[in-house]
Amino acid sequence: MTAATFKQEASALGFREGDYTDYSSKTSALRRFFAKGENGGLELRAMDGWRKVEDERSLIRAPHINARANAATAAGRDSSTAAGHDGSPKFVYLMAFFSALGGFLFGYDTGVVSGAMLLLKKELNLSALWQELLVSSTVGAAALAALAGGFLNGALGRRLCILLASFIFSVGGVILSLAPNKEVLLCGRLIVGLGIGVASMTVPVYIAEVSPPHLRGQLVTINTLFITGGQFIASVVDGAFSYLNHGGWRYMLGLSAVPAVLQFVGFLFLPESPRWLLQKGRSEQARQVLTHIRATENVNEEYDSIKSIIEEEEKESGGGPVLWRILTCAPARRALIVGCGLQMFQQLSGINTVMYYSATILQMAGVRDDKMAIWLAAATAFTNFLFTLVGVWLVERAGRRKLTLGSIIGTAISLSVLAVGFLLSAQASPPVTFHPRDPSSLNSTCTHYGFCEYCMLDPNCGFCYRENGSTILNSSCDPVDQANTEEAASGRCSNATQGSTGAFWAYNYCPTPYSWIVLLGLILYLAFFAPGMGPMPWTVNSEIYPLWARSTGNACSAGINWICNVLVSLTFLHMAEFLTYYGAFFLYSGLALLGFFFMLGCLPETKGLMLEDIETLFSRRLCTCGAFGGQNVHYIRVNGGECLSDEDISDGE
Ligand SMILES: O[C@H]1[C@H](O)[C@@H](O)[C@H](O)[C@@H](O)[C@H]1O
Repeated sequence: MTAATFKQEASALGFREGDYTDYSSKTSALRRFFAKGENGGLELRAMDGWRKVEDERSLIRAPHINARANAATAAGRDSSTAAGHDGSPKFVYLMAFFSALGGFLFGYDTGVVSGAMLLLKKELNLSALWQELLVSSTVGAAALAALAGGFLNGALGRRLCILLASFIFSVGGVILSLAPNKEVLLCGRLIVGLGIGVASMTVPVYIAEVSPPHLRGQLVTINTLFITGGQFIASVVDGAFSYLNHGGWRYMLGLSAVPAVLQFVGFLFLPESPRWLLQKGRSEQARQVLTHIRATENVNEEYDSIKSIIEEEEKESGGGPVLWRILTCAPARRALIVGCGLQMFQQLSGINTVMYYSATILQMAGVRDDKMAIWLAAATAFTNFLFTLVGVWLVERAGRRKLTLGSIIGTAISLSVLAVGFLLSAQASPPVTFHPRDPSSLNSTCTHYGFCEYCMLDPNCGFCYRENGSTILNSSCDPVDQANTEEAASGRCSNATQGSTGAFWAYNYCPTPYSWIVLLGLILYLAFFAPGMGPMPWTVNSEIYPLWARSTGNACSAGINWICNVLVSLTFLHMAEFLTYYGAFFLYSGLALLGFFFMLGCLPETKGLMLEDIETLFSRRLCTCGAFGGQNVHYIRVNGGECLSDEDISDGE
């Protein structure tokens, strides 16, 4: 195409010269975008990497394009109004609420088990292996179900999948609360894991597909708010029922059936995603749903643009299994890499380790009462929840990219602060000065350690000491009571934390003057992680795939999240043994930094765009996709999303 034809075409589309800039005449592979720049001027952009567009097609779609150009004149509200979404969003909020109950159950069921385990191991006399099984079976089942959820989502639709997940949650909750033995408990935990996996990948997709563009980020982020809310409520329930020595765990585990039934009943009355209906050719139903959820009859523009783009995408995405089509279609492949990368770095930056070990960290910081541990975990979960709320507020203001980048760099720094705190604590580790003559202690490995640091890293030992002001006196390394790590198996610390001997029992930590640095690191970590790296991987994944690839893309990335979750939780204790605590946290910090550079290069801004336009953000080389972020520019698709073979792309990855 020559510059002259380009100008001619632009004027046919209603653009005057001066309205557009940045025309490049590299004609072999052109794709054009109309964009609204920050200064308010319309820009007609030519971009590499796409076949030349067919003139008639763009002309035919000109009125629609102009409407979309107007719709995108500014971020947020304007775009929704111009695109005909001027109805009340109340119904969408209701849909988001009932969907996000799935997030709540995800948080509740993963969070509640630590408190339940304290009671279960005593009541059912569980070995370490069984404890491990009951905790990780759920996460393992979630990983498998998330991967399978892609197929279910495409075949059954989002609504049926959510109904299925809430049904599974309800059944799982009932089984757990009535379980007569550990084998049935394991079945219950596996069933609940299946529910978590399906819900974790379906809910964000459903919310994204029913939301208007200007609210989408916020509504999907509410799902993560519900996850952290579920984790917080779980820790409060754990605290409340921990005083019930018999059967407290039945309430803890069984209570999840309540929100599950609520969600099931709610979803009987909620509609299917209009995008999925359109994809299945149920156009009339799709239009009705859209009219209903936008609370206006004026949905023609939105309906037409979704429909035409879905049709184009369907034609152009080729045949074969969806995963294969994603891998061979450059923009979808890039989206998948970004989506999986986000989920992987979310877990590799250690959120679940930090949450799990928060009670220990707080004990190090001077909170000595072991009975308080469960409430300390609640305080951490609450902080996580509170800062996720900040994310809900920021996501449509700062945008996904800035929020993620700010969050991950802050997370990397806080992990280093945590590591420095652990390092200084290790260096100031008090020596063992008292060697008890108790025969059972003499046989244990604990007597070999000369410093608290080494004693604490051995899971079989704990540190027993007295205090005079800030001076540690009469300290010994004693074997832990395997049934109750809150006390030593024998000796001065064997009865309770602070027995009649006036001695303190430190399991998993050492008394140290640097604990405030560790505490500072923990607070900073949650403040940075929760608004961005907590919710954005879920939010961005719900947006970046074209419809034909959305279920499979989300299934893969959610699967990666769960697999990395298992990996990090299973390896932490071994890592702490080999690398020490500070080594482990420096490693997480390094991984978070790596994540920062990955996102700096690859993560585009998706704020305010229609889902159908987002694929175009991945039209360039992967490491330059991030360049689409940061500028307040909205790209409007002129032609359908061709999926080019790699040879067609002048600037492949
Ligand atoms: O986004 C969530 C959230 O940040 C949770 O606190 C965490 O436990 C999950 O693993 C994560 O996926």
